[in-house]
Amino acid sequence: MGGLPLVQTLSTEELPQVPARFVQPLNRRHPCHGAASIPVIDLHALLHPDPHSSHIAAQALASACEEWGFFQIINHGIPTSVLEDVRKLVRDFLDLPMEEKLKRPIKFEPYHPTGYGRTFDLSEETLLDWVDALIHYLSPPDLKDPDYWPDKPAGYRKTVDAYGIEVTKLVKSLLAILSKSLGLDSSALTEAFGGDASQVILRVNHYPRCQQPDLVLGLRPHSDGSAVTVLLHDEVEGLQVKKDGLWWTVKPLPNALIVNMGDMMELVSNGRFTSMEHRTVVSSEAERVSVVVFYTPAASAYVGPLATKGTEQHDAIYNCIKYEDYLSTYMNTDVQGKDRINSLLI
Ligand SMILES: O=C(O)CCC(=O)C(=O)O
Ligand SMILES: [Fe+2]
Repeated sequence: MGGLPLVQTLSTEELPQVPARFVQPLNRRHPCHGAASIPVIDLHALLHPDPHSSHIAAQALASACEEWGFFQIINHGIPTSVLEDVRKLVRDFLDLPMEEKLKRPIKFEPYHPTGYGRTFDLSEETLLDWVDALIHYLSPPDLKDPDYWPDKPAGYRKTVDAYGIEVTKLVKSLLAILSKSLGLDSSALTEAFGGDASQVILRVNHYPRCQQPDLVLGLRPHSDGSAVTVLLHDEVEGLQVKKDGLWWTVKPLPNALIVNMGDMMELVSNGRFTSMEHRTVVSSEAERVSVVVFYTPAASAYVGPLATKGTEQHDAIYNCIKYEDYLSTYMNTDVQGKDRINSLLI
């Protein structure tokens, strides 16, 4: 951990100056341009029994994945009470004493870091993000080590497990529709990501208040290494998306989930669906918590362009990669925007 306390502790110490390793150089402090009008997608409409209606909705979904790579999903079928329970249990976990939370510190095995603490703390020189994280697997069963899930607060494991199952179902519905948009069988994308061996990972991002919010970032600019990411927010703004070279703030809709395409979707779709660069900013007034589910390929899956139809390029523009290797590079290099997925460009 490089000797520095976690961000929550730094935040309560009311230091006159944030530690130097959190200070972003001036050339990385790009201002935000305004509100992002990311599309709103209605799952009811996508699953409508009338083929004409569902086709129009599917076209809107595909356009959202092409233009923004981000959308907010409404009528997603996950009851509001479940979203509220997850938010509350996560909040209760974060309110536990630090010693309790650190009973399961971040460990780096087998494929993805899991536990509670700081991520991307690769050397004494790397810049740090103003965030503490709780990470654990939701699936597959052999990686979902229940001992690595918080055992407090009571009810956390049961509720978060049920939420993970719901989110996975939602992702699979979206993947079936997007497969067809790519001109493939509805099961093509889930199969490409390894079917039941796909890895589903939960990451709670805790962004405590910061005395000098303009000097730091909650999360540095990055694209996700996942196939699809689903984010449950707490209605506090902070997520920003980069489009046309400018940064835009996402205005979270109450009870909508924010979905984005990860690098693996950009890869399989041969660049048609965009894994958009995003970052988070923090505030001196309100802390912020997001609960993120990454639906990612199986560690053993070889992922490469499946479909070139509908893309500008008729030949594959990316190399194929074993997902385990992608993840290992992703976790062990200092993230800079989209550099990892771009490194697969042929
Ligand atoms: O907290 C957020 O709004 C974004 C989180 C995120 O980008 C991530 O965990 O990869
Ligand atoms: Fe992200």
